[in-house]
Amino acid sequence: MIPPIEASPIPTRPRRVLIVHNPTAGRHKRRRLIGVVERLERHGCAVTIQETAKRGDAEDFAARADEALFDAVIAAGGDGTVNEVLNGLALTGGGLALGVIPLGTANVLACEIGLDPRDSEQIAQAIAFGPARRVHLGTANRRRFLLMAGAGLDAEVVAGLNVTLKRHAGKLAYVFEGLKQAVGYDFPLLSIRADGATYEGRMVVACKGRFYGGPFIAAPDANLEAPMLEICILPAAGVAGMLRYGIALPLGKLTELPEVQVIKAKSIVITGPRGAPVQGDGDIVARLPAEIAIADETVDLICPHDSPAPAP
Ligand SMILES: Nc1ncnc2c1ncn2[C@@H]1O[C@H](COP(=O)(O)OP(=O)(O)OP(=O)(O)O)[C@@H](O)[C@H]1O
Repeated sequence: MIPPIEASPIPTRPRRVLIVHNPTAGRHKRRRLIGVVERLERHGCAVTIQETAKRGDAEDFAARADEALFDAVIAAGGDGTVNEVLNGLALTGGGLALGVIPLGTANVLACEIGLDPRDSEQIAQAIAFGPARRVHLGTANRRRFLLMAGAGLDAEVVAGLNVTLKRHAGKLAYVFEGLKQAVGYDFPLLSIRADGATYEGRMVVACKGRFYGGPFIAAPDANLEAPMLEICILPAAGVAGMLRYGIALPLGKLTELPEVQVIKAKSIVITGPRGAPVQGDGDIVARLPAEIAIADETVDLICPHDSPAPAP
């Protein structure tokens, strides 16, 4: 038996990987997966592929991955697939690293670690030999997330998103659903308790990573490796307010808006309409009331060699 790679950040031989592939993620991405697998094999990686048939499979496959056979489990799909894989890995002994082949719609994790979804060689190099960063996970009512979790309009948009429309329209489906939801939404008040203080807003996003919705920075000081959440609290109600936020986000100016509050905390409790959805990594992972906190577990996340340095 080949011994597993020690916790060294850079592997000493090509990793042995279990690729967990969500065939429903993104659009027409199977060729991209094949391109990465061919390169992995050329780099000397032993590759096993398991394909999901339904929601929850990726989590099961990762939870059952044998640490004697694999060094890493690679989520081939969007951020929802990554989320399932890390929830599965959290149930194992912690000896397997997490990697990604970004095949999804938004691929926020890829933006975070500087992985280009179209660059099969960069992805294969990272998986085979890239350094692993030890990242702290978050939890939303005990469900783990890697990038962000939140409540308010964005969670309603995720909950209402038409999967068929997403398959055909990609990111535009989020814009369409956002406008549709915003018109009929009553923007209920959310109360956020953090470190003994109470804040109020209409939307709240607790970020572990800097990016949100794609290549847009929402939380400039967030750091996957830090056991800390950066929480953006958006107070405006109504379509005009959301449009303002929707314009500020791609300009990188969301947290510069005077009414937007940004706080740091290890744990917050969000209350609002009982049962309202909470999104984590772009899927519904909990319902209000929700505690969002730093998890006990860490995961070793495989990154490209030229991954941008996190905020200090
Ligand atoms: N075989 C499958 N059939 C149906 N749903 C699946 C299957 N495998 C995984 N899923 C679910 O599909 C959901 C969406 O997957 P994922 O987020 O990876 O892709 P995406 O939505 O295209 O990408 P992104 O999150 O970047 O927008 C996940 O919540 C996952 O649980």
